[in-house]
Amino acid sequence: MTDRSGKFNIMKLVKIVSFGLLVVVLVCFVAATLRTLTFDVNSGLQLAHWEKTRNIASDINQHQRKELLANFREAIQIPTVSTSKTQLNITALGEFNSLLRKVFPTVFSSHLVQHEVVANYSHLFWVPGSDLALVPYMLLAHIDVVPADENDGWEAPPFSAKEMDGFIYGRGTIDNKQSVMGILQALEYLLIRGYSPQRGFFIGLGHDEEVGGLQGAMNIVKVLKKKGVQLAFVLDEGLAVLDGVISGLQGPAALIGISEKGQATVKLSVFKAPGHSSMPPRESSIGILAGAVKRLEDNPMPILFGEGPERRTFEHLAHRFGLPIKFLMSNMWLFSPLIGRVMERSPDTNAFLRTTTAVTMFNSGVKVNVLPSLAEAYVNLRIHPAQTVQEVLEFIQSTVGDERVKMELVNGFDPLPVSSYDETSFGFQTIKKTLLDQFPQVSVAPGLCIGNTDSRHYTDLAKDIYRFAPTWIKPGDTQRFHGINERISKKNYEELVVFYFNLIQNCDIKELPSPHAATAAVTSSLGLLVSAASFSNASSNSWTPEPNETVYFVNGYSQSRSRPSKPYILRKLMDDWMNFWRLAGVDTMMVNLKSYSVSVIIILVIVIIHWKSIMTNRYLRTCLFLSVKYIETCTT
Ligand SMILES: CCCCCCCCCCCCCCCCCC(=O)N[C@@H](Cc1ccccc1)C(=O)O
Repeated sequence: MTDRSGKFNIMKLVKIVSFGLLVVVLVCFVAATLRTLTFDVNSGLQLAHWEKTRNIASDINQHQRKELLANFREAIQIPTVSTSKTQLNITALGEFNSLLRKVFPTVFSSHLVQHEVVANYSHLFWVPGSDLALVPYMLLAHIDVVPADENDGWEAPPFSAKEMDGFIYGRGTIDNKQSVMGILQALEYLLIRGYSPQRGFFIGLGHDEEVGGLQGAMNIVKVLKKKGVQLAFVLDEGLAVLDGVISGLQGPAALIGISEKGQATVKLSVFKAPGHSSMPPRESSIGILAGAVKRLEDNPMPILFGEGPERRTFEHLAHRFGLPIKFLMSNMWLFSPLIGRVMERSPDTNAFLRTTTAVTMFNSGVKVNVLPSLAEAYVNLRIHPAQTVQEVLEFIQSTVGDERVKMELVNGFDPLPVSSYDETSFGFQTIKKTLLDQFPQVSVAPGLCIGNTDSRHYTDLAKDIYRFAPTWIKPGDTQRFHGINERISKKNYEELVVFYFNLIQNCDIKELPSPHAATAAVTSSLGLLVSAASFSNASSNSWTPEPNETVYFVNGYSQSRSRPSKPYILRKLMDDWMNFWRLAGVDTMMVNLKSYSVSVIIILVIVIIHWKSIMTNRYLRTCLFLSVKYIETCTT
């Protein structure tokens, strides 16, 4: 009897547990589907009413096209290589200084620009604005490059700037002479065309970024601190436009770095008494150290995907993935471990998930028949924003787990603060607007910069630091950073010049439009429809607005106001009507609804079929109640 009732109880328990699990899975599925359906973090200022700042059109004629390319190629041909803190090619840096003066004569002679050489080879430019109330911003780039050896497999010599199939090959083409030359070329053209800024700005060009920026960037910061400068934002190198790099993503993505990983360099060393190689001990200093290094490689740091700003990247891009990835990306709360497992398979995506461990130097031994006394290895770690230098050191110590291996922190810094990227963020939104005007097909998202930049020295001067240049990175290009066959397309270099040209003008905006102004814009333009006093040409994608006119920014397309003309009234009516719904977020919901209607219908059918049993079962009733509550929260 007892036996039977015991069996019965176990069966009942198994039933309840499995039923409970089923309910949990069902609730998660319903919640995830609903979130996918409603999830879109991209509303921002897309419909906002932007103050007009771009009065000078950025068109480039045939002569300028040749000129800017020739300037860029000359810059690539100068081998401004930084090998270590004490090994900089100062001859090349001096030559680069002369090149800048030669190719940008207006920048160096304009009364609007003040210039200062810092630490012998770095450059600081200051272009004061006419409106002193506007807080200045700063553009950064670096002149130096990492070493390059032609014999490593370069298709063209690394300092030849050879042109092949529409690309310029050479060290520094994407890291980072494209920005150095792009920024100054843009300023040169702006000044030639009579531009004078309303908002002042600085340009800082470091000469030793590749070895830490301790001379260039740090001294520029000192100069600025002395002057009491505070910056609205800083824009430095870092992330890029990724085209076809993130698998499953529809269209290119511009990732603007809002933070960068921390870094630590750790020296591991093993000391043993030297001796004759004919009488070796069971374990040598090299063997012990090799074991420690192997353990570090076999035990990577934990996946922290979703715990840093990389989470925001995928949330912003979720709507641009097809099913089923969209479902996963919209529900990081549920799927981040799964996404992490997939992403860790490739080194460039793995870098976003965790603190990476790279053994970069290993030294030991002096002679073939002498047992080495000392074996040393250097480990370079790039620290995920959810960890600190201290935590990383503790992890290494416990993974090595051998007291004979001494550990020493050579240098290190924690991950950098996260800059703002919401709709009130001046720097982020101005960069975004400039980008979307130029590349309407691109999705813009905040990102984590996995390498380090000079901008990390600027944290006392600016709360908001962004790491981005519109360099287009296609599959296979990530290996070109510090690797072989570094290159940029001629078209892309021109685009960079245009980007900085437009960005500098866009920064003249006094303040960001309020997102609520969008409502006003829609309402007022609806009003305008009645009077037919004003309207925009929605189909026009290229524009040269009149001075002082108002520019609208709708989903990346700029629209200029012009005199009313009857054939467009209907289109304007339709636009305003669509904008109204877009503003309410209804259009994205409708699009999502279409793609998810099948799963929603299936769920509804299941609920209707099982309505009676659901209502008579306490657990199912609670489950349904919770789902309805969840929908309520989502929709409100
Ligand atoms: C979400 C999926 C993304 C897929 C891959 C995206 C890759 C995007 C390109 C990444 C390139 C990162 C380059 C950033 C610039 C780094 C510049 C640099 O090399 N800096 C040095 C600075 C340094 C710092 C401290 C000591 C010595 C040197 C660096 O080593 O980080």
